[in-house]
Amino acid sequence: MQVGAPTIELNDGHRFPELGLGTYGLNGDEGTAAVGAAISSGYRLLDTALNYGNEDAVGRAVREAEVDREDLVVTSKLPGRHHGYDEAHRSIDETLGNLGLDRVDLYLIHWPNPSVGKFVDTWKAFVDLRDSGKVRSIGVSNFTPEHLKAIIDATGVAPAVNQVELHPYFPQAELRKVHAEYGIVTESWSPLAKQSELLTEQPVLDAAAAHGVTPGQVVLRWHVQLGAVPVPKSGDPQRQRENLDVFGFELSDDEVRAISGLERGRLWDGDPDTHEEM
Ligand SMILES: NC(=O)C1=CN([C@@H]2O[C@H](COP(=O)(O)OP(=O)(O)OC[C@H]3O[C@@H](n4cnc5c(N)ncnc54)[C@H](OP(=O)(O)O)[C@@H]3O)[C@@H](O)[C@H]2O)C=CC1
Ligand SMILES: O=C(O)C(=O)[C@@H](O)[C@H](O)C(=O)CO
Repeated sequence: MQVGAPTIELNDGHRFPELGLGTYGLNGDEGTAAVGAAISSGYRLLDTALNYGNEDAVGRAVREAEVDREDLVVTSKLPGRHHGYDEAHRSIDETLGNLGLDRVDLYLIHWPNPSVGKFVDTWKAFVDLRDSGKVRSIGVSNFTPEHLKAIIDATGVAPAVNQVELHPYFPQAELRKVHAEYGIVTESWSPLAKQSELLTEQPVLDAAAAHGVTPGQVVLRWHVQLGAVPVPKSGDPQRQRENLDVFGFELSDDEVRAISGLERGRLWDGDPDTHEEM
């Protein structure tokens, strides 16, 4: 079984695992145990956010892990209510305090909140934070090509990552092309299209049977072969191990095309031009 995920290089030169653990809903002692189990199984990328209310649980798992801190990539996200240059400098200190760590490895602007009009100022703060040592890599989440152009035109600095809703119902081909032009890594949130019927769709079942793997593994392998980094959430150690074990087989081009053919659009109301989270 593959132990850990291979890594890719971000546009800032840092290495980044090709698959990570989503932690939304993993809170308290149970959350710490679930994240700790994932680290023990080989996960090296952990995805949290100030708004998840679990940075304390995730940070405790990181501190207690029998894995060198340098080998772990901890992602957190700045909430919409902390947009602004000075506010962002305060927000990272709140996140670091919650985590109990002295560095966030990837810091993301959680949502652009365009009506607030401060995501460019926030990005300017992120560029300074990257030079402060508190943050290793900087990125964004839920940004459209227009939002990306605005922050790159203003600072000359492209995000290392844009974390967006991405799964076979919503493959985001056009956005992934824009990311490739800017050298931005695409990260997939809700990569399993949580609690939908995705894992029972015929192209997924057919590929699972052909490769002797589970439907979840087929979907996560699909992300990897698109060049996207999925962060599936699971609180179950067996499903965590299953989700990580997707680097020992390869889908055919026809299988990838058939799975991408399930496209039908966003599953939730997460259009970044209108959906805002504070
Ligand atoms: N930046 C953003 O705006 C957003 C970021 N995110 C991030 O993305 C992460 C993942 O997205 P999320 O919305 O949690 O949903 P996912 O698409 O990762 O699905 C998670 C659900 O699928 C179940 N599951 C996990 N593995 C399997 C499997 N192999 N087979 C069957 N079921 C499985 C989990 O149950 P169980 O735990 O019991 O295994 C859970 O109910 C979040 O945790 C968060 O970190 C999510 C939404 C928005
Ligand atoms: O999970 C996240 O990062 C979010 O932005 C959430 O608010 C998301 O929209 C959600 O509802 C949980 O999946």
